[in-house]
Amino acid sequence: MSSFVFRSDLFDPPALPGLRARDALISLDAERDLMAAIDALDLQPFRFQGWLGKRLTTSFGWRYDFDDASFSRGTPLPGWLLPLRDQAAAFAGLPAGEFEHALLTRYDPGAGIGWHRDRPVFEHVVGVSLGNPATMRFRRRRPGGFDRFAVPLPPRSVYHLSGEARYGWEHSIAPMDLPRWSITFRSLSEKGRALSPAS
Ligand SMILES: O=C(O)CCC(=O)C(=O)O
Ligand SMILES: [Fe+2]
Repeated sequence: MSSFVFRSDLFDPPALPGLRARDALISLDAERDLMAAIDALDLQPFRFQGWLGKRLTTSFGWRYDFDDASFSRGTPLPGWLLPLRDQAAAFAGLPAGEFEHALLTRYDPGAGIGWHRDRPVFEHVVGVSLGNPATMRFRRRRPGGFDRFAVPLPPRSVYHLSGEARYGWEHSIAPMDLPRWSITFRSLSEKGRALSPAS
């Protein structure tokens, strides 16, 4: 054992405003149950304007359809997701009920997610990672290139995107060799509320 005292701030990654993350939001048992519950769902290849992506998804609460850019009410969040939503909302410091939408994704080997910003119908984005580690990359265009940033997403960790990290930067996850599952809770933005029927 070293007697050297590490100052943790030497090792903390530099901050990206609007990005917060922490490890060990949930237990190994909870992670296993969530991965099994996702696998039991009717996951479909992500569709984008006629293209089929490699990652498999389904959503609850609200559904943004990338094929036709429609936004509509979906199946309510199932009971087994609610404890995780409570934990994710508590991490974000927001009321759980604001997270009306959940996206469940499985990335099989070779699947990733390309550069994007989340749809403007949504506001806060809180994501839980399961199964295997990934790195979420961020980029922001500047004259002559990009500013870049990366945050590790270990299994059972959670991140919250808001403000600058959510609106000012794009994010992506490179395809990996090992499978990963994620559960992303989102609140509706003013725009989403304005579009949402009977809300
Ligand atoms: O898998 C993740 O944690 C991130 C997914 C993502 O960026 C998205 O679905 O918009
Ligand atoms: Fe995203």
